[in-house]
Amino acid sequence: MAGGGSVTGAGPALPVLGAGGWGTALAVSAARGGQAVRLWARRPEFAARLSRERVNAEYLPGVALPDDVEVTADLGAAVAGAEFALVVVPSVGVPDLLADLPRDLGVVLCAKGLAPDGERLTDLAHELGFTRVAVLSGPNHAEEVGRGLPAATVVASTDEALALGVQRALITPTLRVYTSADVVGVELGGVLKNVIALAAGMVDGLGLGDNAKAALTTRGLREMVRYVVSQGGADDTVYGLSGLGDLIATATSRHSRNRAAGEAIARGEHPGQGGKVVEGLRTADLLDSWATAHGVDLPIVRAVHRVTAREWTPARGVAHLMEREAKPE
Ligand SMILES: NC(=O)C1=CN([C@@H]2O[C@H](COP(=O)(O)OP(=O)(O)OC[C@H]3O[C@@H](n4cnc5c(N)ncnc54)[C@H](O)[C@@H]3O)[C@@H](O)[C@H]2O)C=CC1
Ligand SMILES: O=C(CO)COP(=O)(O)O
Repeated sequence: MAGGGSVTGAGPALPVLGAGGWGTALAVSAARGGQAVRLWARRPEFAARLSRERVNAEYLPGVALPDDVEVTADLGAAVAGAEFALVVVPSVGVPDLLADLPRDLGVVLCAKGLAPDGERLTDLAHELGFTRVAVLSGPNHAEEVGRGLPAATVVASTDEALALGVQRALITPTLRVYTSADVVGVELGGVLKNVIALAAGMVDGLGLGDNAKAALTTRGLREMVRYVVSQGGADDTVYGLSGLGDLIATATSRHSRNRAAGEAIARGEHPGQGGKVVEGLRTADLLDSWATAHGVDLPIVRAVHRVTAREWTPARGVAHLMEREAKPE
Protein backbone atom coordinates (compact mmCIF):
# COMPACT_ATOMS: atom_id res chain seq x y z
CA MET A 1 0.00 0.00 0.00
CA ALA A 2 1.30 3.44 -0.84
CA GLY A 3 0.08 6.93 -1.49
CA GLY A 4 -3.28 5.71 -0.25
CA GLY A 5 -3.62 2.86 -2.71
CA SER A 6 -2.68 -0.69 -3.43
CA VAL A 7 -0.05 -1.65 -5.96
CA THR A 8 -0.13 -2.20 -9.70
CA GLY A 9 -3.00 -0.03 -10.65
CA ALA A 10 -5.81 -1.26 -8.38
CA GLY A 11 -6.98 1.60 -6.17
CA PRO A 12 -5.55 5.09 -5.84
CA ALA A 13 -2.07 5.54 -7.15
CA LEU A 14 0.91 7.45 -5.74
CA PRO A 15 0.78 11.08 -6.93
CA VAL A 16 4.13 12.45 -8.08
CA LEU A 17 3.67 16.19 -8.57
CA GLY A 18 6.27 17.61 -10.95
CA ALA A 19 7.56 16.02 -14.16
CA GLY A 20 11.09 17.38 -14.24
CA GLY A 21 14.06 15.06 -14.00
CA TRP A 22 13.59 14.05 -10.37
CA GLY A 23 9.80 13.66 -10.44
CA THR A 24 10.07 11.50 -13.55
CA ALA A 25 12.85 9.36 -12.04
CA LEU A 26 10.87 8.82 -8.82
CA ALA A 27 7.76 7.91 -10.81
CA VAL A 28 9.67 5.44 -12.96
CA SER A 29 11.47 3.90 -9.98
CA ALA A 30 8.27 3.46 -7.92
CA ALA A 31 6.40 2.00 -10.90
CA ARG A 32 9.20 -0.47 -11.57
CA GLY A 33 8.81 -1.49 -7.93
CA GLY A 34 5.13 -2.31 -8.53
CA GLN A 35 3.54 0.95 -7.39
CA ALA A 36 0.92 2.57 -9.63
CA VAL A 37 1.81 6.24 -10.12
CA ARG A 38 0.06 9.40 -11.29
CA LEU A 39 2.65 11.84 -12.62
CA TRP A 40 1.41 15.45 -12.69
CA ALA A 41 2.92 17.97 -15.11
CA ARG A 42 1.94 21.64 -14.86
CA ARG A 43 1.77 22.30 -18.61
CA PRO A 44 -1.08 20.41 -20.33
CA GLU A 45 0.74 20.22 -23.67
CA PHE A 46 3.82 18.78 -21.96
CA ALA A 47 1.66 16.21 -20.09
CA ALA A 48 -0.02 15.22 -23.34
CA ARG A 49 3.32 14.71 -25.07
CA LEU A 50 4.74 12.73 -22.16
CA SER A 51 1.65 10.56 -22.09
CA ARG A 52 1.90 9.93 -25.81
CA GLU A 53 5.65 9.46 -26.21
CA ARG A 54 6.23 7.68 -22.86
CA VAL A 55 9.62 9.32 -22.45
CA ASN A 56 10.53 12.67 -20.86
CA ALA A 57 12.88 13.82 -23.60
CA GLU A 58 13.24 17.29 -22.07
CA TYR A 59 14.26 16.37 -18.51
CA LEU A 60 15.14 12.65 -18.40
CA PRO A 61 15.94 11.42 -21.90
CA GLY A 62 16.43 7.72 -22.56
CA VAL A 63 14.23 6.49 -19.71
CA ALA A 64 10.92 4.88 -20.70
CA LEU A 65 7.84 5.42 -18.54
CA PRO A 66 6.42 2.07 -17.38
CA ASP A 67 2.74 1.40 -18.16
CA ASP A 68 1.87 1.97 -14.50
CA VAL A 69 2.73 5.68 -14.77
CA GLU A 70 -0.34 7.67 -15.73
CA VAL A 71 0.46 11.25 -16.80
CA THR A 72 -1.98 14.06 -16.12
CA ALA A 73 -2.11 17.87 -15.98
CA ASP A 74 -5.20 17.72 -13.73
CA LEU A 75 -3.96 18.29 -10.18
CA GLY A 76 -7.25 17.31 -8.54
CA ALA A 77 -7.34 14.02 -10.43
CA ALA A 78 -3.69 13.36 -9.60
CA VAL A 79 -4.23 13.50 -5.83
CA ALA A 80 -7.78 12.11 -5.64
CA GLY A 81 -8.05 9.42 -2.97
CA ALA A 82 -4.35 9.52 -2.06
CA GLU A 83 -3.01 9.57 1.49
CA PHE A 84 0.14 11.40 0.46
CA ALA A 85 1.84 12.90 -2.57
CA LEU A 86 5.45 13.55 -3.57
CA VAL A 87 5.96 17.27 -4.26
CA VAL A 88 8.81 17.42 -6.80
CA VAL A 89 8.77 20.89 -8.35
CA PRO A 90 11.67 23.37 -7.83
CA SER A 91 11.51 25.18 -4.49
CA VAL A 92 10.28 28.46 -6.01
CA GLY A 93 7.17 26.64 -7.25
CA VAL A 94 6.40 24.80 -4.00
CA PRO A 95 4.39 27.58 -2.24
CA ASP A 96 1.91 27.90 -5.14
CA LEU A 97 1.59 24.16 -5.59
CA LEU A 98 0.99 23.56 -1.87
CA ALA A 99 -1.65 26.31 -1.87
CA ASP A 100 -3.63 24.27 -4.43
CA LEU A 101 -3.54 20.96 -2.50
CA PRO A 102 -6.09 19.65 0.05
CA ARG A 103 -4.78 20.14 3.57
CA ASP A 104 -5.57 16.59 4.67
CA LEU A 105 -3.14 15.23 2.07
CA GLY A 106 0.27 14.11 3.38
CA VAL A 107 2.99 16.03 1.53
CA VAL A 108 6.47 14.69 0.89
CA LEU A 109 8.72 17.60 -0.05
CA CYS A 110 11.47 16.60 -2.48
CA ALA A 111 12.91 19.98 -3.54
CA LYS A 112 16.39 20.84 -2.31
CA GLY A 113 15.85 24.54 -1.77
CA LEU A 114 14.20 27.11 0.48
CA ALA A 115 10.99 29.10 0.15
CA PRO A 116 11.40 32.55 -1.46
CA ASP A 117 11.74 34.21 1.97
CA GLY A 118 14.37 31.71 3.14
CA GLU A 119 11.96 29.61 5.17
CA ARG A 120 12.26 25.81 5.21
CA LEU A 121 9.64 24.24 2.94
CA THR A 122 8.47 21.88 5.69
CA ASP A 123 7.79 24.90 7.95
CA LEU A 124 5.90 26.57 5.13
CA ALA A 125 3.77 23.45 4.65
CA HIS A 126 2.84 23.40 8.34
CA GLU A 127 1.99 27.12 8.23
CA LEU A 128 -0.30 26.49 5.27
CA GLY A 129 -2.22 23.97 7.37
CA PHE A 130 -0.75 20.61 6.35
CA THR A 131 -0.32 18.33 9.34
CA ARG A 132 1.29 15.33 7.66
CA VAL A 133 4.59 16.58 6.27
CA ALA A 134 7.75 14.71 5.25
CA VAL A 135 10.93 15.45 3.35
CA LEU A 136 12.80 13.12 0.98
CA SER A 137 16.51 13.74 0.40
CA GLY A 138 19.72 11.88 -0.36
CA PRO A 139 22.47 11.33 -2.94
CA ASN A 140 20.09 10.73 -5.82
CA HIS A 141 20.89 11.93 -9.31
CA ALA A 142 17.75 11.49 -11.39
CA GLU A 143 19.80 10.23 -14.33
CA GLU A 144 20.96 7.24 -12.24
CA VAL A 145 17.79 6.49 -10.24
CA GLY A 146 15.83 6.67 -13.50
CA ARG A 147 18.08 3.97 -14.95
CA GLY A 148 17.66 1.72 -11.94
CA LEU A 149 21.25 2.06 -10.69
CA PRO A 150 21.55 1.30 -6.95
CA ALA A 151 20.96 4.28 -4.65
CA ALA A 152 19.84 5.12 -1.12
CA THR A 153 17.73 7.96 0.21
CA VAL A 154 16.09 9.19 3.43
CA VAL A 155 12.49 10.11 4.24
CA ALA A 156 12.16 12.23 7.37
CA SER A 157 9.01 13.11 9.26
CA THR A 158 7.84 13.59 12.81
CA ASP A 159 4.82 11.55 11.65
CA GLU A 160 6.26 8.04 11.82
CA ALA A 161 3.31 6.45 10.01
CA LEU A 162 3.80 8.82 7.09
CA ALA A 163 7.55 8.12 6.93
CA LEU A 164 6.89 4.37 6.95
CA GLY A 165 4.21 4.73 4.27
CA VAL A 166 6.58 6.65 2.01
CA GLN A 167 9.33 4.09 2.66
CA ARG A 168 6.98 1.27 1.62
CA ALA A 169 5.87 3.13 -1.49
CA LEU A 170 9.34 3.96 -2.76
CA ILE A 171 11.61 1.13 -1.63
CA THR A 172 12.68 -1.20 -4.41
CA PRO A 173 15.59 -3.61 -4.93
CA THR A 174 17.55 -0.68 -6.41
CA LEU A 175 16.38 2.22 -4.21
CA ARG A 176 16.98 1.73 -0.50
CA VAL A 177 14.82 4.12 1.54
CA TYR A 178 15.74 4.90 5.16
CA THR A 179 13.50 6.74 7.63
CA SER A 180 14.51 9.53 10.04
CA ALA A 181 12.79 11.76 12.57
CA ASP A 182 15.27 14.62 12.01
CA VAL A 183 13.33 16.69 9.50
CA VAL A 184 15.54 19.79 9.91
CA GLY A 185 18.77 17.84 9.44
CA VAL A 186 17.60 15.87 6.42
CA GLU A 187 15.95 18.85 4.74
CA LEU A 188 18.86 21.26 5.21
CA GLY A 189 21.55 18.77 4.15
CA GLY A 190 20.10 18.71 0.63
CA VAL A 191 19.64 22.47 0.61
CA LEU A 192 23.19 23.32 1.73
CA LYS A 193 25.14 20.81 -0.31
CA ASN A 194 24.06 22.61 -3.51
CA VAL A 195 25.98 25.73 -2.44
CA ILE A 196 29.11 23.72 -1.63
CA ALA A 197 28.73 21.89 -4.96
CA LEU A 198 28.70 25.27 -6.74
CA ALA A 199 31.97 26.07 -4.95
CA ALA A 200 33.41 22.66 -5.88
CA GLY A 201 32.50 23.36 -9.51
CA MET A 202 34.35 26.66 -9.28
CA VAL A 203 37.43 24.81 -8.01
CA ASP A 204 37.13 22.53 -11.06
CA GLY A 205 36.63 25.46 -13.43
CA LEU A 206 39.63 27.32 -12.05
CA GLY A 207 41.78 24.18 -12.20
CA LEU A 208 42.76 24.49 -8.53
CA GLY A 209 43.39 20.77 -8.06
CA ASP A 210 42.33 17.85 -5.89
CA ASN A 211 43.81 19.19 -2.65
CA ALA A 212 41.81 22.38 -2.97
CA LYS A 213 38.61 20.47 -3.73
CA ALA A 214 39.07 18.16 -0.75
CA ALA A 215 39.75 21.12 1.56
CA LEU A 216 36.77 23.06 0.19
CA THR A 217 34.37 20.12 0.49
CA THR A 218 35.49 19.28 4.02
CA ARG A 219 35.28 22.87 5.23
CA GLY A 220 31.94 23.07 3.43
CA LEU A 221 30.72 20.12 5.45
CA ARG A 222 31.70 22.06 8.57
CA GLU A 223 29.54 24.99 7.41
CA MET A 224 26.67 22.59 6.77
CA VAL A 225 26.95 21.26 10.33
CA ARG A 226 27.14 24.80 11.77
CA TYR A 227 23.97 25.90 10.00
CA VAL A 228 21.98 22.69 10.57
CA VAL A 229 22.75 22.69 14.31
CA SER A 230 21.81 26.40 14.53
CA GLN A 231 18.39 25.46 13.10
CA GLY A 232 17.83 22.57 15.54
CA GLY A 233 19.00 19.66 13.38
CA ALA A 234 21.46 16.98 14.53
CA ASP A 235 25.12 16.97 13.46
CA ASP A 236 24.88 13.18 13.08
CA THR A 237 22.33 13.64 10.31
CA VAL A 238 24.73 15.88 8.39
CA TYR A 239 27.25 13.01 8.39
CA GLY A 240 24.61 10.70 6.87
CA LEU A 241 23.17 10.14 3.39
CA SER A 242 21.27 13.42 3.16
CA GLY A 243 24.32 15.48 4.16
CA LEU A 244 27.78 14.08 3.48
CA GLY A 245 26.35 11.47 1.09
CA ASP A 246 24.66 14.07 -1.08
CA LEU A 247 27.64 16.42 -0.79
CA ILE A 248 29.91 13.73 -2.25
CA ALA A 249 27.40 12.86 -4.98
CA THR A 250 26.90 16.46 -6.02
CA ALA A 251 30.40 17.90 -5.65
CA THR A 252 31.93 15.10 -7.72
CA SER A 253 29.27 14.26 -10.28
CA ARG A 254 29.16 14.93 -13.99
CA HIS A 255 25.37 14.94 -13.59
CA SER A 256 25.22 17.79 -11.06
CA ARG A 257 23.75 21.01 -12.40
CA ASN A 258 25.05 22.94 -9.36
CA ARG A 259 28.62 21.70 -9.81
CA ALA A 260 28.44 22.36 -13.56
CA ALA A 261 27.08 25.87 -12.98
CA GLY A 262 29.98 26.64 -10.62
CA GLU A 263 32.43 25.38 -13.23
CA ALA A 264 30.85 27.55 -15.94
CA ILE A 265 30.84 30.66 -13.74
CA ALA A 266 34.52 30.17 -12.86
CA ARG A 267 35.30 30.07 -16.58
CA GLY A 268 33.49 33.35 -17.05
CA GLU A 269 30.52 31.73 -18.78
CA HIS A 270 26.88 32.03 -17.91
CA PRO A 271 25.68 28.63 -16.71
CA GLY A 272 23.53 27.18 -19.48
CA GLN A 273 21.38 24.49 -17.91
CA GLY A 274 18.72 24.19 -20.59
CA GLY A 275 16.03 25.54 -18.28
CA LYS A 276 16.85 23.02 -15.54
CA VAL A 277 16.83 24.29 -11.99
CA VAL A 278 20.12 25.20 -10.21
CA GLU A 279 18.84 25.53 -6.64
CA GLY A 280 22.18 26.54 -5.07
CA LEU A 281 22.24 29.98 -6.73
CA ARG A 282 19.21 31.24 -4.83
CA THR A 283 20.13 29.31 -1.68
CA ALA A 284 23.57 30.98 -1.51
CA ASP A 285 21.90 34.40 -1.63
CA LEU A 286 19.35 33.49 1.09
CA LEU A 287 21.92 31.86 3.39
CA ASP A 288 24.46 34.66 3.03
CA SER A 289 21.78 37.18 4.06
CA TRP A 290 20.82 34.97 6.99
CA ALA A 291 24.48 34.56 8.09
CA THR A 292 25.05 38.33 7.93
CA ALA A 293 21.87 39.05 9.88
CA HIS A 294 22.73 36.49 12.58
CA GLY A 295 26.49 37.02 12.79
CA VAL A 296 27.22 33.40 11.86
CA ASP A 297 30.40 32.58 9.97
CA LEU A 298 29.64 30.82 6.66
CA PRO A 299 32.64 31.90 4.54
CA ILE A 300 32.14 29.46 1.65
CA VAL A 301 28.49 30.41 1.37
CA ARG A 302 29.56 34.08 1.33
CA ALA A 303 32.15 33.52 -1.40
CA VAL A 304 29.73 31.52 -3.55
CA HIS A 305 27.04 34.16 -3.23
CA ARG A 306 29.38 37.06 -4.04
CA VAL A 307 30.90 35.27 -7.04
CA THR A 308 27.57 34.06 -8.45
CA ALA A 309 26.14 37.56 -7.97
CA ARG A 310 29.16 38.85 -9.97
CA GLU A 311 30.19 41.09 -7.06
CA TRP A 312 33.51 39.26 -6.68
CA THR A 313 35.74 37.58 -9.22
CA PRO A 314 36.37 33.87 -8.60
CA ALA A 315 39.98 34.83 -7.68
CA ARG A 316 38.69 37.17 -4.99
CA GLY A 317 36.47 34.35 -3.68
CA VAL A 318 39.51 32.09 -3.36
CA ALA A 319 41.49 34.85 -1.60
CA HIS A 320 38.58 35.41 0.79
CA LEU A 321 38.83 31.75 1.87
CA MET A 322 42.62 31.39 1.88
CA GLU A 323 43.56 34.66 3.58
CA ARG A 324 41.34 34.40 6.61
CA GLU A 325 42.98 34.59 10.02
CA ALA A 326 44.96 31.50 11.05
CA LYS A 327 43.15 29.30 13.58
CA PRO A 328 42.81 25.73 14.90
CA GLU A 329 40.74 23.29 12.85
N1 LIG B 1 17.53 16.25 -10.73
C1 LIG B 1 17.94 15.56 -9.67
O1 LIG B 1 18.78 14.67 -9.80
C2 LIG B 1 17.37 15.85 -8.33
C3 LIG B 1 16.67 17.00 -8.08
N2 LIG B 1 16.18 17.24 -6.82
C4 LIG B 1 15.43 18.44 -6.53
O2 LIG B 1 14.11 18.30 -7.06
C5 LIG B 1 13.59 19.57 -7.43
C6 LIG B 1 13.12 19.49 -8.85
O3 LIG B 1 14.27 19.28 -9.62
P1 LIG B 1 14.26 18.58 -11.06
O4 LIG B 1 13.15 17.63 -11.19
O5 LIG B 1 15.63 18.10 -11.30
O6 LIG B 1 13.99 19.88 -11.94
P2 LIG B 1 14.06 20.03 -13.50
O7 LIG B 1 14.84 21.25 -13.76
O8 LIG B 1 14.45 18.76 -14.16
O9 LIG B 1 12.53 20.27 -13.88
C7 LIG B 1 11.74 21.18 -13.21
C8 LIG B 1 10.29 20.81 -13.48
O10 LIG B 1 9.44 21.58 -12.66
C9 LIG B 1 8.54 22.30 -13.49
N3 LIG B 1 8.31 23.57 -12.85
C10 LIG B 1 9.13 24.64 -12.82
N4 LIG B 1 8.57 25.61 -12.08
C11 LIG B 1 7.38 25.12 -11.64
C12 LIG B 1 6.33 25.64 -10.86
N5 LIG B 1 6.40 26.91 -10.41
N6 LIG B 1 5.27 24.86 -10.59
C13 LIG B 1 5.19 23.62 -11.09
N7 LIG B 1 6.14 23.07 -11.86
C14 LIG B 1 7.22 23.82 -12.12
C15 LIG B 1 9.23 22.43 -14.82
O11 LIG B 1 8.29 22.64 -15.86
C16 LIG B 1 9.87 21.07 -14.91
O12 LIG B 1 8.96 20.08 -15.29
C17 LIG B 1 14.73 20.59 -7.20
O13 LIG B 1 14.53 21.22 -5.98
C18 LIG B 1 15.98 19.72 -7.15
O14 LIG B 1 16.97 20.28 -6.33
C19 LIG B 1 16.35 16.35 -5.81
C20 LIG B 1 17.03 15.18 -6.01
C21 LIG B 1 17.60 14.85 -7.29
O1 LIG C 1 20.39 16.68 -5.65
C1 LIG C 1 20.94 16.11 -6.56
C2 LIG C 1 21.59 14.80 -6.38
O2 LIG C 1 21.35 14.26 -5.12
C3 LIG C 1 21.01 16.76 -7.90
O3 LIG C 1 21.97 17.76 -7.85
P1 LIG C 1 21.95 18.95 -8.91
O4 LIG C 1 20.70 19.74 -8.65
O5 LIG C 1 23.19 19.71 -8.65
O6 LIG C 1 21.96 18.32 -10.28
